[in-house]
Amino acid sequence: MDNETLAPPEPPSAASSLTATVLAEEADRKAAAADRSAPVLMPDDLLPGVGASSLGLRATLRRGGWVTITLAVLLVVVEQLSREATNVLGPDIQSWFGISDTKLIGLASFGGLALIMGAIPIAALADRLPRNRIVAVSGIFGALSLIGAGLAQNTFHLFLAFTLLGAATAYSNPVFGSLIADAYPIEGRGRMFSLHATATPLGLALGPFVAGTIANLAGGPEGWRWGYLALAAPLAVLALAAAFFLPEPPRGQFEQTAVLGGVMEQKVRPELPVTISIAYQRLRKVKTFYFMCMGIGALGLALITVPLQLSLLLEDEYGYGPFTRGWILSLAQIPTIVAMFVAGAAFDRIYRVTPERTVRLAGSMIIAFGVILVIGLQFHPIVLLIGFYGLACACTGGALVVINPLVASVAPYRLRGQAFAIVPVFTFLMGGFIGALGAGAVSDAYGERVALTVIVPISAIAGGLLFRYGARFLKADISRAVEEMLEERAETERMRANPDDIPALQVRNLDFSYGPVQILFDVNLDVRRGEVLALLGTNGAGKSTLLRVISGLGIPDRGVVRLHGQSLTYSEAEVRFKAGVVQLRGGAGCFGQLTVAENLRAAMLSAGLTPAERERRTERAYERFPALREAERTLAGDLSGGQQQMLALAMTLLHDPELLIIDELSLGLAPVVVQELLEVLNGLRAEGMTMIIVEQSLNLALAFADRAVFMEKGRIMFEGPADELAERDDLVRAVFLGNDRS
Ligand SMILES: Nc1ncnc2c1ncn2[C@@H]1O[C@H](COP(=O)(O)OP(=O)(O)OP(=O)(O)O)[C@@H](O)[C@H]1O
Repeated sequence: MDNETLAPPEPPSAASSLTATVLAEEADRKAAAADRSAPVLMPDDLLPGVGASSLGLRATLRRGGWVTITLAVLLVVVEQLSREATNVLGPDIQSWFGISDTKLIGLASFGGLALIMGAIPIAALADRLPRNRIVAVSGIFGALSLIGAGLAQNTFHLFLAFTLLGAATAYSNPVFGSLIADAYPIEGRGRMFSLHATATPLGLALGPFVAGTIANLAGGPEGWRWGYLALAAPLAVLALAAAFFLPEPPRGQFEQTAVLGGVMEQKVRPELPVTISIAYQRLRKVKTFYFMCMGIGALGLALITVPLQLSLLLEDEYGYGPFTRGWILSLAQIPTIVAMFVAGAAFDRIYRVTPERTVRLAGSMIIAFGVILVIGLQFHPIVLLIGFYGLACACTGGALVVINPLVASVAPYRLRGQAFAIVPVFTFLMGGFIGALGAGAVSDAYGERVALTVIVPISAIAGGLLFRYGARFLKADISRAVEEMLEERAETERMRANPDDIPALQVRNLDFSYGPVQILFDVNLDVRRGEVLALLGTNGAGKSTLLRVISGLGIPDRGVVRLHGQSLTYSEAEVRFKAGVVQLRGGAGCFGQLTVAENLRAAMLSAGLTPAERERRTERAYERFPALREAERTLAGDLSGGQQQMLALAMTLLHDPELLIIDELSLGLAPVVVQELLEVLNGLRAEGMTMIIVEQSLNLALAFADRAVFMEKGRIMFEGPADELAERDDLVRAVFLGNDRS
């Protein structure tokens, strides 16, 4: 740079033109990035729930019915009671079985782990199967596990019962989260979620009382058994009530009604299943959700640490026993319950006007929690300490209540259950685990007050700021869900109108990023049945990336991929492969250490074919490639490059692809070999095989393909008949000359 300013002007050299190219490239990249930070924003009146008129609590209940919310609350209370039973009855269980504190806590923690981790697979089921059945089945298992705990003869029985109880109650958050979102209109969701949320502190407050009373009434050293047995009956009754009376509302019905004016009819072809890992990858791309999860993870440090450290503080500094500690901490929950109601109502009021403010407010309340608690910790009189603690809890209570309706707003409605299941994982695993260990170490060295004064503000401020940052993405996230719904309806209608004209492959509105770098921008393309499409473009244009997204190796930020009208967007690569999306890669497509015959057998290993079918397909491969039959016993590594590519193609064809994707067929191969391969591909074309071919050799691609798509910098610049592209000198030259088209 300095040289440039000091040196006298010179005629442009190769170096300076290179610099100019690099700078121009960088400017383009920045422009593209700026483009990305201005995502598709729908007008407010298209965002579900925004701009709507207010809906009273009674009207909300009239529209959604009483059953869902009543069962949700009662089940949470009973499940919470059964968890609390272990805390209260712990000492009796210990003396009956003669086990240590550590062993009892260990047994109970397995239940906690099953509760958090079990939620993820159950939520995946809840996003596909009828949720009312999941509630009923889980309730029955919960009742059985309570009976098991009541009748336990040894600690192994207890371990089984607690773990089963954890797993059987894991459904609650995701299943009811998703059910409440679908049962009650968006305008009243905040209040419905707050009703549901207050059931937990209610159960917490009632738990010790109920379990203690039952055990006392039963009396004797085995009185604790009745604490569990007596709770099994209400749980079983509620499970049966769910089986018969809990409605199963259509998923996303209110969003669809708000955007489309009604619930979409059954699809022409149902979607392929979405697996847990893909759902997670998809949800990660919902930025508001991502930042809320990160925020809750940071806050988890404090959420898990505070109750335990505070209890230790009450014991060490004030000398309170378990009973006094118990009621003091329960009393501090009362402001939380009030705050939950207030926050639910405030959410409904604010969301209608400025939805993103609800996320910012939740962030501010989280920060307020940290500030208030730290101020409280500076006071020694117990009334002040607990008063501030109660106020601080009210702030987090209010913030946490708002998270559920927000998750319902931003998560695609088909993945809502899984979104609800992921949030607690962040709280407990990310924040809780690290927080508990760190806080223990600090409090051992400097005492509980210092530990809390250090950890709480860091965790609350980080958590709150992450929420506030995430707020800016809310409208874009909801807009994307709306866009998907509109596109899906338009496409469903089009397919209904022309059932014979459904493209083999459709790519719609596709954006894709590697981490923060966006590579594909609003890519749209169709491949008709039996058509050969050449995908061309400059180096780094995003061709291979597009193929990765089509074959399921990358999950898009936005957009849809369909095979024969069926959405594949969120299916694993393996599911797509089974559905017929098969890719032949240039180069390493076969196993060098195996013979040709073994390679062919290996390719069919996981295809689940009968031996006769395997035989038939192998025979067909040899007919297509006689050279391979001759080299049947030769190691693939000893074949020439061309023969290896032939073997890779034969292995690919064994799967009878619906869509054959070929990336760089001719790379590094002699022209004669390429000619031979082309003959096979021409044969496939004559059989009606649909193909996408990415090819460096433009002549080859254009000679072979029916249609061509030309990409540059992640966008489609041309789409049309292959011979028309051949006439576009500007584009053709770009392929040969890289990005320098001046
Ligand atoms: N795994 C990855 N992580 C980050 N960036 C990547 C990754 N793979 C590719 N890219 C970048 O994405 C852009 C598009 O790459 P891609 O390989 O899709 O282009 P292409 O059109 O197939 O190019 P070529 O013809 O050179 O193979 C490039 O800028 C590349 O550097």
